[in-house]
Amino acid sequence: MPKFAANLSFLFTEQPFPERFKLAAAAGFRGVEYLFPYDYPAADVAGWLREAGLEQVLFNLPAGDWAAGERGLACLPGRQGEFAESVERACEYAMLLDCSRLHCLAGLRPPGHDEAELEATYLANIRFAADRCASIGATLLIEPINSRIDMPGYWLDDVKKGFCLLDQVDRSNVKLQLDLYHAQIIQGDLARTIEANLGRIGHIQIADNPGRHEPGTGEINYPFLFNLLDRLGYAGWVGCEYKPLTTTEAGLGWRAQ
Ligand SMILES: O=C(O)C(=O)[C@H](O)CO
Ligand SMILES: [Mg+2]
Repeated sequence: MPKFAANLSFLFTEQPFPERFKLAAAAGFRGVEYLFPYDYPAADVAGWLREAGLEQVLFNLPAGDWAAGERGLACLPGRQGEFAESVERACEYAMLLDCSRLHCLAGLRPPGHDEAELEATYLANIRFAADRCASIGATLLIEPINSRIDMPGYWLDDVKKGFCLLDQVDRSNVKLQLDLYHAQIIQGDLARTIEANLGRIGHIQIADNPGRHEPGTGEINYPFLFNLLDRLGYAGWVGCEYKPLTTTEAGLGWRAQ
């Protein structure tokens, strides 16, 4: 089986954020990820990781005004200054948390700008972020997210477009974050997509479809895909970014299958 990381924005939400680290460790996870650490001092988060004996696997760059509905800054013309600040803040936390993967959300398609302008803005921002990440030994991840169900208007909403952007960015420390739940909604063909692009995939996330619940609750054949990842020698992490159908603990049985 691959290495699984608990996503603490989705799992163990029965308890406040600081408590989730030890619950994840007690449930057998060795790594954690979550959306954002910025509500807490990095020294506190580092302490929770240390006490639980966990590796910090991944978190996101600040993504604009999340509560107001923003979902990243990278494709937004006119927001480059704020984007640069978000890169700096993420890198500060990454150094203190010893985290070598950062995910950069692309943003929602803004009205009044053509595709060429959004793409040029995105590519320049991602190259800038990649170079700063390289200076701390980190990989920058970009993730296709479905815009049909979960994030209407999201700019990077196609898996092929994600790989095409990687080619254009042309930085060895930028990789694709393949969220198999989103990829299933966007296009399916999951096994072939993994097999054809393994070297360009820097992180994987899982949830079943429909419902975004734990593996085994929907149409995705996760035992088959986990075997495939083992057979292909995928050495990265698989983030459990799903909404437990009932409780987190009750929904962990799929790992033993
Ligand atoms: O929504 C997802 O699938 C993610 O992985 C992000 O981090 C953004 O919400
Ligand atoms: Mg995801």
